[in-house]
Amino acid sequence: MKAGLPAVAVIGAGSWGTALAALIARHGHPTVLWGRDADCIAAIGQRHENPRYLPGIALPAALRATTDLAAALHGADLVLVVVPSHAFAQTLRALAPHRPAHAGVAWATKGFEPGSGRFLHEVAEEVLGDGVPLAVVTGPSFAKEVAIGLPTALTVHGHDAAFAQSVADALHGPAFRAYTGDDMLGAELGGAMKNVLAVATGVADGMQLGLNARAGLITRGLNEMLRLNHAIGGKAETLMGLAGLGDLVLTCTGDLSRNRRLGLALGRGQSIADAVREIGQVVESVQTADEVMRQADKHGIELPISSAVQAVLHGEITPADGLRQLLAREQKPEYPQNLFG
Ligand SMILES: NC(=O)C1=CN([C@@H]2O[C@H](COP(=O)(O)OP(=O)(O)OC[C@H]3O[C@@H](n4cnc5c(N)ncnc54)[C@H](OP(=O)(O)O)[C@@H]3O)[C@@H](O)[C@H]2O)C=CC1
Ligand SMILES: O=C(CO)COP(=O)(O)O
Repeated sequence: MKAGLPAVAVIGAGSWGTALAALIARHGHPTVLWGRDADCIAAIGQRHENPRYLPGIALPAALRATTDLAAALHGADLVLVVVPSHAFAQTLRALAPHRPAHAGVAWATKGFEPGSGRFLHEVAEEVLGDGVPLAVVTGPSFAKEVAIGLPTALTVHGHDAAFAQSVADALHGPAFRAYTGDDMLGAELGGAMKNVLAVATGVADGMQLGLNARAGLITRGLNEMLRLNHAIGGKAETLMGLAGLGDLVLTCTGDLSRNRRLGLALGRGQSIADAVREIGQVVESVQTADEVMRQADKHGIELPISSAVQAVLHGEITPADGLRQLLAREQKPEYPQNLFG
């Protein structure tokens, strides 16, 4: 531990929370990881390993772990929430009474609030109230690669520049580049939408449609991200950077992606229930597809690939029907007006 570095509480001990906590602890910050699974937390404390989510990967001995939320937050200067999107609001409500008054709250969760479609920064503003510095951590980053120290770049967006910088400082290190930005809308949209589009490329690869189809889906998927982002008021450069294109490419092509693996399984004819059970970790697209289409409908934006993924995930059409639908669309200019429409 290095004297004077901010103390960090990481809330959520799945694969990503554990990897980020290990990264920050290796950088010398006093770091506590909170999780709800007592066996897992005991293993992290005693064997320095998360056997459920990152088996076989050595965690730093300095990383502390607890199931006691109040204890995890005691003395924290910075809180990093890394639970799935469906648990985001309830986790913020649980931690709010224990948050030290000066501690800002960042999250590395990707998705929307299921059911309402609210952006996570909207949920955080409502639950935590005004005046709490907030930031979102996002970008192309498989937990396993970060946990074993492979080079990674991601981005931290927040309206409070000093807080976003302090989060980036905690993450930045010899094998980890953390950039900053001020576009929470665009950053959250990119991280959520790429999960839906990864299902599409997974389905195509599962159906053995070839590399041309994959590249076409990634490019037209980026176009869907840019159009919806423009409508909600996000910045185009955010989606052309790590939070958009970077994460889209990673998740659409890397077999470590759970969302891509769901698509692969569906493309090979497996049922959604079996595929999700086999993956055994959070697969955000299952809920995010509905929330992306809710946003698209609200803003009157057509998103053919995301819409087909939603219909496949609901079992309304087969992957083959989805392919037929996309290929039967009318021929048109690649950009009818500009990059966004
Ligand atoms: N894994 C990755 O590479 C990356 C993940 N992310 C994002 O990070 C978020 C977390 O994903 P990830 O860590 O991968 O997921 P995992 O499936 O690896 O772990 C999920 C974690 O969340 C916990 N959890 C589930 N439900 C609740 C709840 N209701 N209250 C409290 N904790 C809960 C689980 O606890 P338990 O074991 O007790 O069920 C587990 O610790 C997601 O939004 C994901 O998109 C972002 C970038 C990279
Ligand atoms: O967000 C991720 C990589 O940036 C992880 O993707 P999956 O959730 O699809 O595994």
